[in-house]
Amino acid sequence: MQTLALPKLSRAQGDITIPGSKSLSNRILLLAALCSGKTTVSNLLDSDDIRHMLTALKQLGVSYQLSEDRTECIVDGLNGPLASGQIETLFLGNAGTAMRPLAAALCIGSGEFELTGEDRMFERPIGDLITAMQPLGIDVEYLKDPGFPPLKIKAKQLTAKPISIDGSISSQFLTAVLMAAPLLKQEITIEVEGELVSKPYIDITLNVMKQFGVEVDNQNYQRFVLDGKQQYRSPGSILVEGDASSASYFLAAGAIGGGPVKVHGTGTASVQGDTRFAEVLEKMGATVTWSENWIEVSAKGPLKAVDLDLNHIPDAAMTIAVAALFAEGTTTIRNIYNWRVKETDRIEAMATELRKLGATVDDGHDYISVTPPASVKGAAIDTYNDHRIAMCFSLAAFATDGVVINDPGCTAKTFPDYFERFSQITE
Ligand SMILES: O=C(O)C1=C[C@@H](OP(=O)(O)O)[C@@H](O)[C@H](O)C1
Ligand SMILES: C=C(OP(=O)(O)O)C(=O)O
Repeated sequence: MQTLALPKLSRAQGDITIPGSKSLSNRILLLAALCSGKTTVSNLLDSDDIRHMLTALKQLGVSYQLSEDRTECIVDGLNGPLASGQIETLFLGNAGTAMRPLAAALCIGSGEFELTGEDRMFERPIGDLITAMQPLGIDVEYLKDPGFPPLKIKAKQLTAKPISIDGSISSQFLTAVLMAAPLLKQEITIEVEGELVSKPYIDITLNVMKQFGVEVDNQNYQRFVLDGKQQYRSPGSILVEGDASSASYFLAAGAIGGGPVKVHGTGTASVQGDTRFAEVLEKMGATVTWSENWIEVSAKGPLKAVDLDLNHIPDAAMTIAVAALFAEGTTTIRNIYNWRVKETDRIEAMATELRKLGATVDDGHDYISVTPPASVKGAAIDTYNDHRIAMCFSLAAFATDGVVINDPGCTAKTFPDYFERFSQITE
């Protein structure tokens, strides 16, 4: 296993342009494949999650041309559903944004497909999505544990029926049904049961669908109605915004390490909910300046602890758990049960690693509370093949020397050169 020893950091300052958004890249690629016409996608993220989507689309007969640096892609739309003449096995790594949307779209295609991935993917639920689509007449078999990938899908002609979907574990299930729904070419109503988690990701979905010509009637996130006449049309060209979750590490560095750190690529014009991470830093006492497409953060004295429901920014909220090491008092992050079903059990993993640094941590079913120690200890941080654990613990190097990140290469899921970029704004 590779390890990365981080030097003790005393200052963060500078400008950084973050790579394209994972959530937008994979949604845009899928809709560019389904729509009529050619789409030029720019500022595409080049990371494992996007490579899995691109490889799957190629196997499904979608043709595209990628630029040498893989950040520009011209996709020839199929003008209809995905299809295959043979049983196609698609390996989707641990990319939720590939597995869930492709599963729903393939049910409405033609052919037979096996959807598989890394071992952790076999522990990440998909049952609420499959159950929701059953009334349409889908044919899906669980190849291992019921409710989890791997899956075998036999696509067939489906009939639109009103469906209801449990939104309390992952918003990606609703995203998947919404993006697949226009392929039915019939009016459909989708009712949400339970509390819808990670709501801002639905805004991203509706925004991208609209750019591809399909409007959804969103009735207060409880009910979504699509009329049957709309079809995906290419917008011609489309720009992927910078990734707001990836921005969180740099913005937090500005709050902890003096700043100013200016992050380009996301701002008030962004469709990503994770831009609201900067509001949390503001509540912790940092100075935040916003523009349409950049955010700048600097420190204004020591950070203060916060006690907040961060269900709306589940990914960036992990960065707050580490920023808590630098805040006076106990920081509590609430309503984050679904951290437990992501790349690893993130509540458990964050608690374990923060304790190694000397923090007092209280963790429960859906929350984590972090009280910093008088002096943070050096530690080797295990990363559980979770890119975000590797990235957010880089901030601990502002507190102590002796922070080692085990398996730093796991950032490849969304940000392959993260540590190089982090070193450019820190010293
Ligand atoms: O739709 C998306 O692009 C995502 C939704 C969120 O997942 P949940 O809805 O499962 O919380 C988020 O954590 C994930 O990284 C990306
Ligand atoms: C939860 C995440 O990924 P996924 O898209 O695989 O759900 C994440 O990137 O933090």
